[in-house]
Amino acid sequence: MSPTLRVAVIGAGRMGADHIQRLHHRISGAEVAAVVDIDEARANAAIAGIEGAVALTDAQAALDSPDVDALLIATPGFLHHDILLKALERDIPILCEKPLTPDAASSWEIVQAEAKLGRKRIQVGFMRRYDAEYAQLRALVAGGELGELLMLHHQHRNPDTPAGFTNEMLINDSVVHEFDAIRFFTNEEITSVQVRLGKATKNAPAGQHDPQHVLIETESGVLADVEIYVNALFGYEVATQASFETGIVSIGNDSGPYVRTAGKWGGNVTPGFEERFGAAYDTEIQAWVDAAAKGELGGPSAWDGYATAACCEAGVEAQRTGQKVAVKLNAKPSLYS
Ligand SMILES: NC(=O)c1ccc[n+]([C@@H]2O[C@H](COP(=O)([O-])OP(=O)(O)OC[C@H]3O[C@@H](n4cnc5c(N)ncnc54)[C@H](O)[C@@H]3O)[C@@H](O)[C@H]2O)c1
Ligand SMILES: O[C@H]1[C@H](O)[C@@H](O)[C@H](O)[C@@H](O)[C@H]1O
Repeated sequence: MSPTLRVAVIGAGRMGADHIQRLHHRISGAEVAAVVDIDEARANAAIAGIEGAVALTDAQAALDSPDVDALLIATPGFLHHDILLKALERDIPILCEKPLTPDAASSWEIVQAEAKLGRKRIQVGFMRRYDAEYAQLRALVAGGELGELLMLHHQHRNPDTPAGFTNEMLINDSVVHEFDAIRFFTNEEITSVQVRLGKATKNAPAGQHDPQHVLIETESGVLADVEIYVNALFGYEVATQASFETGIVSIGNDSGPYVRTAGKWGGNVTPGFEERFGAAYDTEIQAWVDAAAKGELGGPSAWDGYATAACCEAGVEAQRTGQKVAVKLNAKPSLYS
């Protein structure tokens, strides 16, 4: 491997394009070697101004290239499984955007393939773990200075959804972050998921019931609830309030400048995840590049991707049946202990 990590980015859509700019301008120790997109014009546009980068339309060409020594996967989730297996065969570092895969069985195949390889090659794009406030809340839970953590209340609000965003994707694409955050804060697995469908907005596309209320339990009995509301129109908001025995902790509240002018007071609402988590994405990708240079990845693992996929599967069943659904996990391979 050359001293500079030569990264192929697969998928140059909203997230991939953002990561390409990040790798090119802000991340040290890495460069964009190739961009792959089935949309050739998009791949070409994404490499504009990046000297030495090539635009490709087939992920296999990047995997076969001797000029590529790492992969950043930012295609839609249902395409991750096949690319991941091929990249594991090449035994190169991989940053895979969430979800690892959209269901537990296919995620488990990835875990098994990596466990067979015997070293961690996959980091999953759960960037919130790299947000300063998320890390602080986890440290408060672990430190115990506020007593035991009892409950978590999560709000996950998006302004709108892209075309093709299904009812299941409220769970698989959005609540998947909350499943990971709850596992991260508590350092426990999630044991059950229930979804309640109440009054719905008329502003959601056909087929989506929005918002939804997701109720979650962890191994020690911490209760968490998530309001997932993906056509909230007003802006982007991802926040958590944690109830401890001796205190309440809130993270993720907009804290920009508070302005009074022209007879009004207030501030700006965060427009989207790029602004809300921009610094976390930078830290996430830099941590991945630094770890890749040392040989073994840390960060959210394929096991975390699998465990959250199992939560999503329970969540989608709960969405359909209205029942509380147990989360079933296979035994954790020693690679992840
Ligand atoms: N971590 C986060 O906060 C975050 C935010 C947004 C998206 N994501 C994840 O990133 C991934 C991409 O999401 P997005 O919003 O950028 O989607 P997008 O639809 O904007 O982009 C996907 C891109 O993949 C390309 N593509 C499709 N099939 C391909 C193939 N076979 N080979 C190569 N390219 C192909 C499309 O042409 C498109 O350019 C998803 O897994 C999504 O869940 C994560
Ligand atoms: O793909 C996006 C992304 O993962 C965002 O971080 C999340 O807030 C959105 O709900 C989801 O649709």
